[in-house]
Amino acid sequence: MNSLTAISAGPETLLSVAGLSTELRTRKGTVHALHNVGFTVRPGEAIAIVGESGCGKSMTARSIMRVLPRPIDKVTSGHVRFGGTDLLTLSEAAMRRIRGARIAMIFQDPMSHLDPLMRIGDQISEVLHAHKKLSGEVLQNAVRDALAAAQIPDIERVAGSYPHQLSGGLRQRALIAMALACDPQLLIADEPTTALDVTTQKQILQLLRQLVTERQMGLVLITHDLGVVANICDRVYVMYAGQVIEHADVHDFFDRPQHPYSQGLLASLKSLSEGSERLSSIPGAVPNLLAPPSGCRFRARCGYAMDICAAQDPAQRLRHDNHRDAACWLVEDKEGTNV
Ligand SMILES: Nc1ncnc2c1ncn2[C@@H]1O[C@H](COP(=O)(O)OP(=O)(O)OP(=O)(O)O)[C@@H](O)[C@H]1O
Repeated sequence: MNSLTAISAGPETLLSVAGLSTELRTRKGTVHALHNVGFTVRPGEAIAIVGESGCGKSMTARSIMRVLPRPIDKVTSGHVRFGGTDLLTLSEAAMRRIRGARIAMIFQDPMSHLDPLMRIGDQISEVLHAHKKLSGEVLQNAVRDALAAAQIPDIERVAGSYPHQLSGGLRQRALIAMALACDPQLLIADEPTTALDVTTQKQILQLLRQLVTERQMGLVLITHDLGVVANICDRVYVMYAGQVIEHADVHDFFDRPQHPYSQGLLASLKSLSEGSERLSSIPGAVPNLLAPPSGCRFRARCGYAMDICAAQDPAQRLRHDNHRDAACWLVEDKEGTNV
């Protein structure tokens, strides 16, 4: 890790990721899925990781949780500090104790993460028994508490139901209840509302924000939907082609995005909300990560590309410990760290 990517992991930091790189060795070659990714999450803070499909959002979550897909081989390097420990150095047994207990995850499709053959109450009991060794009445009360925390209206009915007997919104709440059961310090939510109708989406997002504030939990929200970010997140990290290319406070980001890619993402959001006939989207496609381009990875799609963009990668100088920063040669460097 070079000094520019170092993260100041103060006592207030819950998760600090630095220099995170992940390669997947597949039959087609090595996919450079993540390169030098860094961000921090504090207790009681919701951060968003945004970007188009394929930019590395899910891979970031999977690298942190150490649940990568199974190509031929995979390599992750960097640091993932959580509660004073680098998760990348833990044994698989130690990591299992953290997953689901201290760091929980929820996903877009609850059906593929709930057991179709088990009642919801039994699935939550299983998690609580495995991690907290609860049993008897204490266990039953803890299951009810978890369902209540996810604001499930008819607790007894839902606890006794199988996943297929519930609506999409209730299934997502059941998954949230399971995630909350052990009172995690950090929740990673990967596109948690994408499959839901607009009203249910809003309710689930409000619930997540409330939980972050009330429990002082950290939230990493992964989404391609900037509208979702504006409503519940404190800070935004934009990813492009496996790299973080901008990060900022949510208000600064929406007021004044600095990276041309972020400006393009916001322009598409605006044209959508204004009901424009033509959706403004960024021309071109995300580069193939089997052979990432040299220099700035966005330059082929950028209207402002200059000679330096082909020669040097501006992401190398992005500082995660700055209040805000963008990996773009157009952005003036107030810290004097330009190379
Ligand atoms: N099993 C896999 N084998 C090979 N490459 C993969 C695999 N899974 C993901 N990738 C590659 O890793 C890169 C990052 O993918 P990732 O799933 O993190 O993107 P994403 O931003 O989460 O996209 P989406 O919003 O579509 O989920 C992409 O180039 C993708 O093609």
